[in-house]
Amino acid sequence: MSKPVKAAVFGTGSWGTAFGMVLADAGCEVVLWARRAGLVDAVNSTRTNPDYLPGVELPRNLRATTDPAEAARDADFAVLAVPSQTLRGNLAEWAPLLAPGTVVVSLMKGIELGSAMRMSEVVQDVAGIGAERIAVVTGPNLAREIAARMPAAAVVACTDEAVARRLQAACHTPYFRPYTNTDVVGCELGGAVKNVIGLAVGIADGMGLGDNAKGSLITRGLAETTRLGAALGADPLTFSGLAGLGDLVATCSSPLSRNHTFGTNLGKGMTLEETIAVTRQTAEGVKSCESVLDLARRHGVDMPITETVVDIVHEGKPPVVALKELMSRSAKPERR
Ligand SMILES: NC(=O)c1ccc[n+]([C@@H]2O[C@H](COP(=O)([O-])OP(=O)(O)OC[C@H]3O[C@@H](n4cnc5c(N)ncnc54)[C@H](O)[C@@H]3O)[C@@H](O)[C@H]2O)c1
Ligand SMILES: O=P(O)(O)OC[C@H](O)CO
Repeated sequence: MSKPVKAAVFGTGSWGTAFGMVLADAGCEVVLWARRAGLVDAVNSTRTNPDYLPGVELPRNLRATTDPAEAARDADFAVLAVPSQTLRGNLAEWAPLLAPGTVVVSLMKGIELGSAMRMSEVVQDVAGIGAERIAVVTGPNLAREIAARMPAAAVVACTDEAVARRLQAACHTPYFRPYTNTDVVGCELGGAVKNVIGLAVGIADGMGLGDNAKGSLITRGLAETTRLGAALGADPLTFSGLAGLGDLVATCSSPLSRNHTFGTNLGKGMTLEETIAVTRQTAEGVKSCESVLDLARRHGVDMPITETVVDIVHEGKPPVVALKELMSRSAKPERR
């Protein structure tokens, strides 16, 4: 009998835990790394993650540890599920623990502030490993629904298609259907920018602007994501797939989305401080709207919705004023 595939998941939050369940259900031996001993004890003794996925029973072939070396030992896959802005610091500690054959998998949907790097670029930079050993999982994957084993499709992307296929096999279950893609740039941009568009749609929903506004923001949001992708060498077709349109639809229509909910609270008139205070988990778009805009400016790409989100979230512009400005931009052809 062949040895089971071993996966280390660094980060025992919502998505790290839910994706760990997917890997375990697909037959992998899974070790979650968590910062807090209390959470590790709860996972190992009660088979639940009471902080992030209360009420969900975790599979038997999944356990937790606070020791990153124990998690990383003999891992075929090292899955990263921490907030995008902490990855660089976290990985500096973990990278020396990884075996030469371990494939690093990013679950994160953000762009680093300051460097404007995608997460796979941060991994390459910090761990010094080649693109063929770095994969990305993205798509319409709200953690709560996946943890309830509700059906979803996803994309596993790697420049080396054979590596993407190995990861696909390692996370394929009756309820989780991963497709491979070699367009890592497009897949990562789709995931990061949809969080920003999710904030915009949430703000519009909070203001009561209706479903036409929602449809318009999703579509024009996809247009500006595709423009940025084209400037960075992504395949434009990636954005009409799961990493682009698929994730936008899920995020922009679900109350489970932290970004959408964050935006809704702002649109209803909460201040930024009040909104942050009621947000318990990572809403990546709040920080990444600034780094996405930075990336766009570095490449001369116009991203008016992203710019509007930055104005509202970070410059304190009232949503009604921002809406008026967005609607009164000069008339343009749909495609340019
Ligand atoms: N939750 C989802 O539905 C979902 C789905 C797909 C992708 N993602 C992406 O996955 C990534 C992780 O999101 P999440 O939902 O698991 O977030 P989360 O807030 O639920 O969990 C984040 C985890 O990171 C840990 N963490 C926070 N700060 C840390 C630090 N400084 N050092 C080490 N660990 C730290 C937290 O303790 C927690 O375990 C994000 O980029 C998110 O966009 C989330
Ligand atoms: O809760 P959000 O807004 O971070 O979205 C979660 C996932 O990215 C949806 O695919």
